[in-house]
Formats: sequence, structure tokens, C-alpha cells
Amino acid sequence: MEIPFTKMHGLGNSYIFINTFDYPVEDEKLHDLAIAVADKDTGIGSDGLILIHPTDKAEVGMRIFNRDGSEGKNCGNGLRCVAKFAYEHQLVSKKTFTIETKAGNVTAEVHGDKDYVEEVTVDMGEPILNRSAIPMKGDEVKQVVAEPFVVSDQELAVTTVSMGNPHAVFFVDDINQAPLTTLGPIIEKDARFPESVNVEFIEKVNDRELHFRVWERGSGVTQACGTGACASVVAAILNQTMEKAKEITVHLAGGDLYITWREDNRVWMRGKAETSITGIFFWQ
Ligand SMILES: N[C@@H](CCC[C@H](N)C(=O)O)C(=O)O
Repeated sequence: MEIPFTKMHGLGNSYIFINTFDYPVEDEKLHDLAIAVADKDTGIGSDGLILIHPTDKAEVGMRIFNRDGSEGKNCGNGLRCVAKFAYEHQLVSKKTFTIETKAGNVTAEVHGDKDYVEEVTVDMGEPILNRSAIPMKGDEVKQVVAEPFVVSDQELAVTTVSMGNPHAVFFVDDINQAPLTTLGPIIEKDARFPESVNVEFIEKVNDRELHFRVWERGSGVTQACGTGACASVVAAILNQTMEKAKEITVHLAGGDLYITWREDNRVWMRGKAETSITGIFFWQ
């Protein structure tokens, strides 16, 4: 198969995008295709695969597959890239439009023009906080905030947030010492999270800034995670270390995102999206 693709990234969180308006791909091939394109040696190299697809539920649809071929329900960096692609390729004509995800519809606004969209703002919707909806095992509570969490003999405190996909957020004193590659993969697969979990470590810099590192479910360490940055700001506010309705700058490994948890309970994200390669992927 010769598959036309575009490689895009949000702050270094990179995906291979296939425009299925022009090039439909059969469902049963997507798991293997995601693994194939993501492979840096025999494929293109990325954190996964994203389909930009037609839908009657929104102006454009997005499906995201992690590096291991598993499907995620949401992807903040992917959404900004899909919005940029859709506007620059004239799949949509207005600067504000809806995108369908497996976690529901979101509204995106592009900043720039048809030749070059530089930034995108996305209304990421309301965070989901009930333990059972994360999902996380244990007695039902409305919010899991700074709950004791022992893993590999270490006593941590976890705050969990779903942005349509599950996140476990941990505060650290020094982001450079965060146990990303040691505890990240263990927490991802911890039995308390029946659907696995994305793992974030955050360090508060001041009332308006956070340092952030992520171990993503299905992809491992990535340079950035948009839903993770939203979840981390919600977690910081739930822990009463930051305030609602103020824009927080999240410093990710690949750059900055600007996140606000508004008084109406919706989380807004603003940040860059970039195109790096277009080409043809040859797949046997
Ligand atoms: N990188 C993404 C999230 C991708 C999906 C995630 N790994 C999952 O399985 O939930 C983002 O920018 O949000």
C-alpha cells in the first residue's frame, strides 16, 4: 500500500496524520499501521497515528492511536494539529469549528491564515473527576485528590483527572528528578487503573506556572501531552495550589501550553501546532 501522510507535532508530541477524506483506511488495519508508522527504524517515527476523518457529528473527526497500536479517546496536541490541517487544507472554511473525538465533540479556533496557522485554542470541555469514571478502582468518591498511593515501596500522593482519557498526576519537588522512566511504566499498568493510565509529574514554579513531564499510556515518554497538561492544571487547582479562571503556563519538555480552567468548569488550551513532513508511506 502507498499511503499519503503528513507528520505534524504539538510541542514535539508527533503523529502521522492520514486524511481519510481522500484516503480511507480499513478499521482492522489501524492497530498495525500505527505501530508501523511510529517505528523510527522501519517506519516514519512518531508517537502514534491520527486519522482526520469525515463525520456527520462535527465538521471534522479525529481518531488517535498510540505508538503500541492502542486507541486513545482524546489527544490535546493532536486536536491542535487536526485543526491546523483542516483549516489549511480547506476541509473547513470557518476559523472556529467542531472536531469529533471518541470522548465527544470539542470546539477549536485557529489563529493565523490559510497559508499558515500558528496556534490553536481548543475548548477541551469539562474534566471528569469521579473515581469510577477515571476509571480507578476503589470506593466511589467525587474526586481523587492527593490520595496516598504506594508503588514500588514509594509513598506518593495521586490526583486523578479524566479529560476523556485517564490521567494520574503526581507533584514532585524537582522536575528533573521526576521518576518518569522508573515509575511511569509501572503506574501506567497499575491494576488500580483498569484501562491503564497516562502518568504526569508536575512541579509548581509559581502561582501561574508548572513544570510538567509525562509518561503516556501506550507511547511512553513523549515531549508533550495536551490532555495531560489540562489534567495537571485541574489537579493543581484541586490541590489548592493554583486558582481557577487564571491562565496557567505549563512548561512541557517540548515547549509551553497555556491552560485555563474557567469558572464554567470548562478547560481551555492554547498552543502551537506544526507540520514537519509530507510523503508517501510504503506498507507491505
Ligand atoms: N498525546 C496526547 C494523548 C494521547 C493519548 C494517550 N496516550 C491515551 O492513551 O490516553 C495528548 O496530547 O493529549
